[in-house]
Amino acid sequence: MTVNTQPVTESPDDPRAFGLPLVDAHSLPAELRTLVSRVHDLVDAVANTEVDTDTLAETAATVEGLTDRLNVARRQIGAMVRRELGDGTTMVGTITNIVEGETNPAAPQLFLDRTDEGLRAEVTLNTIYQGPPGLVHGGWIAAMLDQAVGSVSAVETSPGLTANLEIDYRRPTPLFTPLEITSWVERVEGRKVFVAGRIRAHGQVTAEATALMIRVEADG
Ligand SMILES: CCCCCCCCCCCCCCCC(=O)SCCNC(=O)CCNC(=O)[C@H](O)C(C)(C)COP(=O)(O)OP(=O)(O)OC[C@H]1O[C@@H](n2cnc3c(N)ncnc32)[C@H](O)[C@@H]1OP(=O)(O)O
Repeated sequence: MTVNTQPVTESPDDPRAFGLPLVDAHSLPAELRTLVSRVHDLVDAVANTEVDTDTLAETAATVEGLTDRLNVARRQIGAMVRRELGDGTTMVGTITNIVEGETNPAAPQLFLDRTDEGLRAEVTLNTIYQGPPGLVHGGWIAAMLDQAVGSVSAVETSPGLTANLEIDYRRPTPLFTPLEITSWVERVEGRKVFVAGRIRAHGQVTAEATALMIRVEADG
């Protein structure tokens, strides 16, 4: 499935303009959120377990059965979710987004919220996101910053795609440590939105990003 970067209606902020289904975050069942959280914990357990082979085989069979049970009804690829931010405005994203998707057990649930400067989130990562020992994977750092700058561009202007992303890794980014992620718009030139973001641990900058987002709306 591909998404046409040219919207088909005059409302490019609404994913339905791109033919994508949209649900409100608050309408997702609590049971689904609980399942996502349990499976997130399961992924961490699988990644780190040293149980015996009988237990491994038994668990694999159980999980296979559960997977078959869930696959009888699947969402459309590209399904979007709309979530309300602290200031009452809304933000949309794909519901399975790897960084913040509500239904994605692999996502660390990075919930960005609005500040006077742009967006901000706090997240603590476990070994699922490990690169070097005890540290966050560099590609994952880029993914989180891409999300943060993409979202701030979407919220402050309109949705777009990342054309260019540059990361400076200033210090190692630790696991099991609250990370503060911030992003803001630096300037807008027609469809081009120049954005920046930062990750801090213990108040110290560990990574910085600058990026160019291209808005996918028809007007410039
Ligand atoms: C469909 C959405 C539905 C609703 C959705 C809502 C989602 C809301 C949440 C968002 C949060 C997502 C956060 C994760 C963000 C990703 O993960 S996005 C995924 C990764 N990015 C991609 O896959 C993009 C791939 N690239 C492309 O599709 C195309 O290159 C682009 C970016 C759409 C631009 O193509 P284009 O529209 O044909 O634009 P083009 O005329 O080439 O360039 C426009 C201008 O930008 C400049 N430019 C283009 N590329 C570059 C570059 N790499 N370096 C410097 N300048 C450049 C050009 O020189 C040109 O400048 P001017 O001549 O106007 O001065």
